[in-house]
Parts: sequence; C-alpha cells; structure tokens
Amino acid sequence: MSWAIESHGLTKRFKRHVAVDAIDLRVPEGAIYGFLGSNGAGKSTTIRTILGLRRPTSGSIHLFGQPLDHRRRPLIGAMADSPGGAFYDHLSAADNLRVMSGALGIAVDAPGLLDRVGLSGKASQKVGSFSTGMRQRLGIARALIGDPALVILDEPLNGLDPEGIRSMRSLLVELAEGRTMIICSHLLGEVEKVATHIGLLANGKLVHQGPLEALRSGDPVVRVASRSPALPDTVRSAGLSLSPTGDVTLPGDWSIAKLNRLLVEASIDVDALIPRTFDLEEFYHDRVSAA
Ligand SMILES: Nc1ncnc2c1ncn2[C@@H]1O[C@H](COP(=O)(O)OP(=O)(O)OP(=O)(O)O)[C@@H](O)[C@H]1O
Repeated sequence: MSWAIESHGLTKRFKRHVAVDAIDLRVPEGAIYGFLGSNGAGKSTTIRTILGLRRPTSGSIHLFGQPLDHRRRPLIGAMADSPGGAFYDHLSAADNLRVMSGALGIAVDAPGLLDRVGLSGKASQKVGSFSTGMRQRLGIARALIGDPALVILDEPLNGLDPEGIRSMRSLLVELAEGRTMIICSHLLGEVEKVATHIGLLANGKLVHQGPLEALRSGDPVVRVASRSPALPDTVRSAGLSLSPTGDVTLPGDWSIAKLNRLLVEASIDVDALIPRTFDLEEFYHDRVSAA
C-alpha cells in the first residue's frame, strides 16, 4: 500500500492540553479520506501540522513516502473552514484565484478552474456578493491551483442547503479523481456518502481508521428492542457483543433465528429484532463511548 500521508505517534500539546494524541494516520494514495470528529476533537490541529502551520510536539509525518520537509514538501491544496476560507471580497473570483496562484508562483487558468467547480460565468463577479455555496466552490477552486496530488478540505459541506450538499458531494467525488482528498468534517452521515476511507478522532485520539467497505461488509447487526435487565448478561454470556444502543453483532454461525432462540430460552421479553445496515454515526458513537 502506498500512503499519501503516514504519521507515527503524531502529538501536539498546547501547554498541558494534548490536542492530538500519538496518532498513526494512514491515508492511502487515491483515497477520499473522511477525517471525522466532533468540535475540538483535534482535526484542524492535525491538518495544520501536516501543512506545516504547526510544529508537532513529537512524532513524524511522511508525505508520499518522504519525510515531511516544509522547504521541499509536495504541493498540498487546502481549503480552510468559514465558508471556503478567507477571500478578498472586493476582488472578482478570477482575481482571487490569480492572487493565490501569484503567491504560489503557479500559472492558473482562472475561468477554466471556476468552470470545473461549477462557477461558470462567475469569473468577473465580486466575491463579496457570493453565497455560502459559491464561496465553498471558490475555496475548492483555490485548493486545486497547480493540480495538487493531495487536497485537504475543511468542512466543505458546512452551511450548505440540502441541494447544495448534494451537488457538493458529486463535485467532491469528481474532483477526487486521480488524487488523494481529505475531507475534515463533523457531518458523519454526509461524509459517509463520499468517503472511501475514514479516520475517527475523539479527544485527540484516532479511535478508528480504515476502508469504509470493510465496515459495510462486516458481520450482520441486529438491534434488540427490549427493556429486560437480563439482556446484557444473556447476550454476553453467549459470546456476543452488545452496544450501548442495543445492537448485537452476529458473527459466523449466528443468525437472527438463533439469537431469537437464545432470548426466548432465557425468558427475555423482546419488542422487536431489527436488522441494521451500517450507520457511521452509530459506529462513531459506539467507538467514542468505548474509548
Ligand atoms: N492555539 C491553541 N492553543 C490552545 N489550545 C488549542 C489551540 N488550538 C487548538 N486548541 C485546542 O486543541 C483541541 C483541538 O482543537 P481543533 O481545532 O484541532 O479541533 P477540531 O477537531 O478541528 O474542532 P472543530 O471541528 O471545532 O474545528 C481543542 O481542545 C482546542 O481548544
């Protein structure tokens, strides 16, 4: 496996507060990696250390197999939060892109790039008159200057209406073609729809990381709706796991019928046995509460 980003024991402290706690990131090349966590989990701090805006307290980072060296690091396209990042509101969209490309010393076809992100015909419009969705798109255009192999987008779905979220999702998938994309977000359900891989951060710790497909194709899960206090012991004594929300994972030779027999024989009153499909939000909350 080739990694776009690989960190070992990456840690960032602010005085006594550990914002990022010894995380081993593995972002495969070509992945759409959803970097997920609630407010204050440590996402932005991690990203800032990768971008060289913060020095890690300890640990190492490799980008595309090379140790991170800020004087010679590969181009990383980045979009900060607060829709799309900061712009010159009195300048046009195209001029905003030109200012950025000038600073990077990279030529840009501003109207062409704006077309790619769905801002055709907006090149000469002043950014001060842009909606949240347009600013997000402009922020993504700016992150694509120089066609970077790695793009990091902070909350690209924030502040968008349902239609805006939908079209942003398809734009992200389209733009991720041929590069690695990291999407930082606390909108778990939304990112689940576009990501190929996820990393879940809670209190600075990486509580899970890996391909989403592996989670979706895992053992079947059934929610047991029951108020019986004997349920946890009965389930666990049969060697099964029970989540705080009442989900039982059925490994190997277990079926819903077999689980049902177990509960009947133990005289557990059950209101319903509901087969579950994988839900990232629940998975996240289970992992966080278990951490
Ligand atoms: N410059 C700083 N000085 C002190 N503490 C900081 C600093 N920057 C971040 N922190 C703390 O580090 C922790 C992680 O913050 P961070 O911004 O990385 O979280 P986040 O996951 O990006 O959250 P959000 O989704 O709200 O942006 C928080 O407790 C935050 O208060």
